[in-house]
Amino acid sequence: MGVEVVVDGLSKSFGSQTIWRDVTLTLPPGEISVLLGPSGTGKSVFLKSLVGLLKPEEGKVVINGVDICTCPEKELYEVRKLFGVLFQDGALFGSMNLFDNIAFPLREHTRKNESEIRRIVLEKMEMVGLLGAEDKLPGEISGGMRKRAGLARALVLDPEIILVDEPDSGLDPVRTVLLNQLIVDLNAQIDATILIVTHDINTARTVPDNIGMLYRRHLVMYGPREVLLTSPEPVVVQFLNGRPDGPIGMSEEKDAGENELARLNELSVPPMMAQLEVTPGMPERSAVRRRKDRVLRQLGTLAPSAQQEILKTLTPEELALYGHSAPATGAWPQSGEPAWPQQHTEPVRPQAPQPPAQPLPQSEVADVPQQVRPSPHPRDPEAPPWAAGASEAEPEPAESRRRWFGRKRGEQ
Ligand SMILES: Nc1ncnc2c1ncn2[C@@H]1O[C@H](COP(=O)(O)OP(=O)(O)OP(=O)(O)O)[C@@H](O)[C@H]1O
Repeated sequence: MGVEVVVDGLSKSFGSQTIWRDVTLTLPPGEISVLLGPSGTGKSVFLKSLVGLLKPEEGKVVINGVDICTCPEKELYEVRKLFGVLFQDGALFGSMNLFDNIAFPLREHTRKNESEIRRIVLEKMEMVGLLGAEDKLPGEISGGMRKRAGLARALVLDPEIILVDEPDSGLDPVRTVLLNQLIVDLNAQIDATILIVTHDINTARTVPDNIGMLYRRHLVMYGPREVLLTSPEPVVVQFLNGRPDGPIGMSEEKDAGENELARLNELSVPPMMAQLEVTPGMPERSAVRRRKDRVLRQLGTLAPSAQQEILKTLTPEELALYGHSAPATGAWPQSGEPAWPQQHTEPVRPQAPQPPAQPLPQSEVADVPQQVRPSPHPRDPEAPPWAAGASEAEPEPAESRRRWFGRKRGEQ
């Protein structure tokens, strides 16, 4: 499972220019989070601070008990091994073919022999659907393939935390959805903690478990996707809907001031979109179940609209298990039917025979309200293809990922 990243009171400036102040958030282990924000709000600076490439003046970034802002170089070097980073353009070496590009971190940071390196590189290339392109140079392939090559390179050291800087930049909408699907499938396969920086509204609305937004040198909001996607906060509504009307202007100087913000008419919040499911044939995302437990523990602290959306993701059986009643709106499905499968929230599969619920670790039991219990695992191996569209448009990567998984499971 990926590791937790705890950011506490982080502030970063360059000279007299404050980039952001007092940023506090936790990336839960194995979950996918997205960081949004208008251009120049310091999203890339935040990613670089997480991996220790930039040093914030105040605050902490704690990973596996180590504060990477203050720890000695040697410890930072060790913590960095947990990361895989996909830069905007893939950051490939133009003179090296894809195989050598992807092998680079293994040759630099490990003592593996060439046959082991070859096995790992080909495995990762197959995961991202690039098998057969080993000899191509970065200049000979499309932008989408370069991103996938960058992702394969980010994966070779088996990272527990993956940072992705604008996966959508330079890609058409279909390739963007395909790359998003690949990231969701990878998360299902390796359960790494993932943070994506993006401007893409569709990515923000369909990929993450959690969303954060930087604006005017602050983290204006961070939390479960349902919180931001139902928030009436003008800056969040404007950004998530790509609207010209609202507090965000063409440049920071044109952004609305605090007083103006209060006077803006409330922008309407559109219905939530479904979260991307893993491609059929892939394992389920373990993070989904852990997140359910986590979010239901804090349910009472969230806005009512977010609570409603979270409850809609539960099956009747899960509602009973967690001690909640059905959400107020909408018709309740018959027993055995999936609850709320329409476009509002995460699709829920029909119920498979339930294994017994796992007990929570003792350390967690203390802060769990009485009615909250871990969910059963509702994955049905025969489940219908909920998320078909994206993989059909470019079947090869999905197909190769399925084959990769088959082999992992010992199938032919
Ligand atoms: N090494 C640096 N030295 C000085 N200023 C920097 C440095 N890196 C970034 N900045 C400044 O920090 C600010 C935020 O930059 P950053 O690239 O993080 O923004 P962003 O939100 O990722 O923008 P975009 O969405 O356009 O990529 C910018 O004003 C940039 O000029």
